[in-house]
Amino acid sequence: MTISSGSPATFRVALAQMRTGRSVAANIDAAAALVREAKAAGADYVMTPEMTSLMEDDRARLFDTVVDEADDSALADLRALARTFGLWLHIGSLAVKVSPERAANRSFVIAPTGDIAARYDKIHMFDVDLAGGESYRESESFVAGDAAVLADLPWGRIGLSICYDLRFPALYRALAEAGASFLAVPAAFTRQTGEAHWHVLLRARAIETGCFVMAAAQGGHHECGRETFGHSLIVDPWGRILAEGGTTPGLVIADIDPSEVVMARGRVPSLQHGRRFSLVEPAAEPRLHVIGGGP
Ligand SMILES: O=C(O)CNC(=O)[C@H](CS)NC(=O)CCC(=O)C(=O)O
Repeated sequence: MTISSGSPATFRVALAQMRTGRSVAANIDAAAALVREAKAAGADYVMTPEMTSLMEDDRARLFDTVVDEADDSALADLRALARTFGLWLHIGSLAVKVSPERAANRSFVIAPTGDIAARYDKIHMFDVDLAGGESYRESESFVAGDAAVLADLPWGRIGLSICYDLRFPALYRALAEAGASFLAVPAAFTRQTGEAHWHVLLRARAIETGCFVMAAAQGGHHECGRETFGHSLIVDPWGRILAEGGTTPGLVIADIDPSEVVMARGRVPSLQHGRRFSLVEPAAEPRLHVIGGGP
């Protein structure tokens, strides 16, 4: 939970907000243009949203396009991009075929050498029925991951997550307890849930963990018919919004000072105050319910 001494003091984060469509080539071109622009703006670390290379709700069309990781030319292109521009490139996710019937929703942290420093498979599947008949069954096409993953950046440790994972705070608590100073939440939030929950959930995760939270988003009306919320967000460990996007593609940039992690946790050390407790279930006869494990 400490920032290793000798780390460069600050670094510049650029979130690449996208509106991914049905053409992988066009989507990778769009990502490449944003990475080029981020480099020109002095970015050290660039994050793209969930489903960077393809946004496809039709299962048959999805499986006509997805390939094994080893055969994915989009991933090869993105690795080359990180190397060419000499920056950390965090791909929010790609759909990676892992069986004839299923894909993984997989993040890649790519080092400036082009090497893959970390992979993370989205753990929580978005199987929900929203108002107005909007419905998702992510688990019909994707297999859930079962491992929480961290990566070491030159500025500190980053904990990985994707989109719907944001609703499961125990994951972020575990990542922070494992030494994360930064939490990544690349996303494709729906417009209706984003309007209601996006900012408050991201700010809560930052406040609870004393981490910077960085969330590159999909935004707008996509070719597949879906509408996403946008509003890519960078939040500091005190819960303040440092930079925010709208609904159109483009960069959201902020300078990150890792020492603010130490400061925020110094003021409110809730990460160290987590306490085990027993659960007292309601008794048959009404009485006072006491929740907590004593002093
Ligand atoms: O299916 C794909 O192509 C890519 N995956 C997604 O877009 C996923 C699953 S449908 N979306 C979310 O997790 C949104 C979560 C959300 O909006 C919320 O938690 O409110």
